[in-house]
Amino acid sequence: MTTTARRSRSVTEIRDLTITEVRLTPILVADPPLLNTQGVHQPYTPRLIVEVVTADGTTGVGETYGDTKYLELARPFARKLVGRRVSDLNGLFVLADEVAVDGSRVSGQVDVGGLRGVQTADKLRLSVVSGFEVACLDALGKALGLPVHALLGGKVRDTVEYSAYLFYKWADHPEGVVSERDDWGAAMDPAGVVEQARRFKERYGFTSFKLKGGVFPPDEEIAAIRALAGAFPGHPLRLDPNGAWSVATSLKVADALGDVLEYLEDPTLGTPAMAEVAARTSVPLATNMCVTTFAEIEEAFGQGAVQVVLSDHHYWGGLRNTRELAAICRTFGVGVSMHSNTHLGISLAAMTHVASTVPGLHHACDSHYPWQSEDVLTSRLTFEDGAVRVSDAPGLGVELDRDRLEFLHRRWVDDDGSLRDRDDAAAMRVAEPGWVTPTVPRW
Ligand SMILES: O=C([O-])C(=O)C[C@H](O)[C@@H](O)C(=O)[O-]
Ligand SMILES: [Mg+2]
Repeated sequence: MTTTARRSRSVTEIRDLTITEVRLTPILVADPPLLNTQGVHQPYTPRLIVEVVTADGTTGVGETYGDTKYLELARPFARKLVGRRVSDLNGLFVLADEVAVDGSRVSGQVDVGGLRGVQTADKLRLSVVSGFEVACLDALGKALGLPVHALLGGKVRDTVEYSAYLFYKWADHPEGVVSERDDWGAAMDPAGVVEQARRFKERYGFTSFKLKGGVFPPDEEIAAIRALAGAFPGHPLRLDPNGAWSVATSLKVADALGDVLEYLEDPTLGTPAMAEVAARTSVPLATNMCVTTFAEIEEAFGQGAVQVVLSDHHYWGGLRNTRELAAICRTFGVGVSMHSNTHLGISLAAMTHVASTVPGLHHACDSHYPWQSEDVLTSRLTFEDGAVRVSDAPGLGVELDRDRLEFLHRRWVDDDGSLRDRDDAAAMRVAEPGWVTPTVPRW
């Protein structure tokens, strides 16, 4: 027997990858007052940290949304996982189907409030599964001595490029609201947006910029993008109003900014309206709202409604599903990049691993990470020249900081329930008591 054969036999013999324990830790992490068309980010946002522990003592970590409806699903799912092997990744989806979703939690409609597209029971399940899939991959990688990207077939690039995620922003959360201070200052006009972009570039080296729009009337946001184009000539620019505009307004913005936009992201809501815009402009349209499930692909691609799909391993059901999505996009000549909600380093590591394995990733990925001053890792991931280096360490290549996890969990425990479900409109009402979630199209 060769040495290699002896070594690999001994790995399977020694390693017992049966899951013996699953730990779920909901946390609240600090979030700055970032504005979007719904309102403003709350001072703390919920996330769920998932740990799977195997019989041989290996621990894998994952991260997903931490709102109550996700927790309610994650708990029974975690119980079902015990006794299975971390390598049984396909089985996760079978298992997920066995976990009932409370029908009142999903509408089946495009969920404007959530900024994340349609809300279905399946999508809710997939968002939960994603945290467990990443934790299983992390454990499997650690047990085998392989990085997660190797478990996905291997990286095709050594670094993954990210874009600066610019937001209109207040300097602080409203007076009287308990929050952590940040040093970004306010950005409420074109000059403020350019200044924010400058700092993103200085601190992280980002060279492409995305502005979260749908906050001010379109003319003001056009002016902000023009100001960015003036300050950073030749840099890819994107504008994303989360579906806040009518078809006519979308076309007007596309016309005004066509020469400087890399793409326009979800200018209007729903596939038919996106298709109408796409048919009448040459500006590429990207989405993380009208194509967020496999079921939505056929209609959107058939109608030519989108040219770039912004994948998100959280709501597509994990890293392997993200690769399947990328393969479908490739088949239809549709570009692929990555969407991001507020997330921590575990998810950034997961995003980076999967992105490193996707051929033809032509656009820098989104990431909220620079906005997160808090993390659950012993050492934060870093951006160099706007990119994250792909780790070759076993698993995700990250280490949980138990004290930080406990601290952020304590904040969740101590919360009276008002911050456990993200609600940007509620946060806005603190400053503007009459605020209601705007109906769309808003402009
Ligand atoms: O469309 C997007 O890119 C997002 O929905 C990302 C985030 O949800 C962003 O809008 C936010 O957090 O305000
Ligand atoms: Mg978007």
